[in-house]
Amino acid sequence: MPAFLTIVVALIVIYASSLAYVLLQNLRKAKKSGFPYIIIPWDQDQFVWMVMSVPLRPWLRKNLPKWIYDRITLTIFGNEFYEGLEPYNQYAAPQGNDKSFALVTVGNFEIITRDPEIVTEVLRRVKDFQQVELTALFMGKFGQNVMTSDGDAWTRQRKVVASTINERISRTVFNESLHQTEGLLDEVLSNHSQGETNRIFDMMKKITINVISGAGMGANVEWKDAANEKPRPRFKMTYIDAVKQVLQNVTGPILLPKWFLANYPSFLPGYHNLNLLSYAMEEFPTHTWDLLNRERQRGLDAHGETRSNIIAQLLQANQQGDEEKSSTKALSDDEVMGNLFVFTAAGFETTVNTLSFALVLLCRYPQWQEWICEEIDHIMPADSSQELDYTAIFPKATRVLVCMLEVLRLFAPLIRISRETKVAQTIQTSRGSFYIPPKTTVYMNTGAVHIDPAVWRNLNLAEGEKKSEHDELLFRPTRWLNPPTESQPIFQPPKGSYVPWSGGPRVCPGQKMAQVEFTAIFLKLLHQHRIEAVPLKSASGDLETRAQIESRLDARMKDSIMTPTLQMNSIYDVKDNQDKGLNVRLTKRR
Ligand code: HEM
Repeated sequence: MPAFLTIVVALIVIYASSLAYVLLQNLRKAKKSGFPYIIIPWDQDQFVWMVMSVPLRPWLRKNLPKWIYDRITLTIFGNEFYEGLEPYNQYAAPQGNDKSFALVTVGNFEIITRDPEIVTEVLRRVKDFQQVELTALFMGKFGQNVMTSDGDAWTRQRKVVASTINERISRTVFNESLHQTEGLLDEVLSNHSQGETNRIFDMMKKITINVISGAGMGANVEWKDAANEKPRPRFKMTYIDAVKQVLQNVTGPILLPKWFLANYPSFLPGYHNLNLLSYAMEEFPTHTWDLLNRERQRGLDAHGETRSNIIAQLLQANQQGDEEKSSTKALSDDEVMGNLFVFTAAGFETTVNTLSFALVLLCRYPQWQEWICEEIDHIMPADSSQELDYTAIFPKATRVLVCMLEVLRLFAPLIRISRETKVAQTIQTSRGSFYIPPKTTVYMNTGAVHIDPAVWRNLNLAEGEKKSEHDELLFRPTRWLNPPTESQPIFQPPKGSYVPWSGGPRVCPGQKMAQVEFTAIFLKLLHQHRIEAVPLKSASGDLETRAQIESRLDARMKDSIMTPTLQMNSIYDVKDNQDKGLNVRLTKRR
């Protein structure tokens, strides 16, 4: 054999042996862990696979033999949305535990769980189960922050962040969301009693960005003005445009180095986006510092009177941290910038996608829309010009809130929550004790947790509602309403059974803010209008039947992808005459 060939063969043998060694190591770990396990001789951590497998999934499903696809899908990011409880029933249950399993691959050792006891423990023990390193790569781009840190640095930042998003912010978010939704209604209806748009999801994005800007950064923007605003001298972009550009790229291109973005050739695809991103990356921090300094000056001018926006509350909380005993409690400049960025980024896609799924669901199930309108008519003044008071209205909007809880149960934006161990851990549960080796990633499968029949099936059936063998998969907001005999009007899920906002000490600090925003938007939208999907016309001119509209909307929701939050394909960035978005009609109802 020629020497060259010998070297090639030797390299292949060495490579194959190293993979076999990792596989055997992982098998040993799986056996010791006490979890059921699945062997998949594949490296799920290869960068190319991680990126390409998500869009390739439908093709793989169609073309691979089922026994291969059923395994390989478990290595694809976001498989949780498509596979439901199937992997647990198919692989874990026959091994005696249908709640968790370990993945034995040639990559990292992983445990995947829908066990509420394990979910609770992992989320509670923040020192034992830490943030995965990938989070820092994406979310730490503008500075370290509460989401990218662990240990003492996290405790210190979390204290400041938690006191920043308070009830004053909720009131501002409520008012700003109402105001922005009014802008949307004016645009779609333009003084008529009916109006149509296929850009309703883009409008939800616009509301969310404008609310973040106004209630978050104290930079209020009017619905109509946003398009006409010019960049300030020395800037290429307005603050809103810079935020938009950064947020749209936060889960991918934002990782690219600045020099690459700035020098990306104009003849290659994606130039326009990357070119704008290079300006946005440069200008977003400058804009944010300007807003911060402006707010600081306003505080000085007002002799310490703080305004009700996040930036002002953060400055105040940071100040208090300074005064308490040691200066180490306050945030560094880098952390201030990092946390202001994370408030913007963490709350954006999550909130927008929840709003978008809710809109489609309310068009799909007009009966639930009617049910919400019934409550709205009861709690809202008939006169739409009357000012709405957050403290008076928000607590009464129970049906809108449970509608959001139900949307998040079926379409949680973060369908998996990940943690890593640095050193070995054990977890005691009613099923026994489990060993988690060092450097293990634990994936908590929110999607599967939320459809556990033992918790959700036929829960709180109202009068006239029938039992169903797949009720947990249905959109039925009444499951959240306890009978009047219970002390709590809204169902409190058992620990670890409902985690769209995560849980434990690291639970999302923006939970209330998102609830207030969602409620205000739907209160305003449905106060005097109803929303429906416009029927499509076939080639022969026939209008879609109701059944056809329903299957189209079901297909719309099913056609979703993790980006890394769960979102429907092709619903955003709609230009005129494009087959994107969803054509909806708003009609005055009173
Ligand atoms: C429907 C809307 C939202 C959902 C479903 C959601 C969900 C989540 C989840 C699951 C986590 C935990 C992530 C992990 O640990 O891996 C989280 C963390 C976080 N969220 Fe939210 N979020 C929402 C809105 C918001 C908003 C509006 C804000 C800010 C204003 C926000 C700020 C944060 C921050 C700062 C963290 C990190 C907390 C920490 O690590 O201590 N979120 N969110």
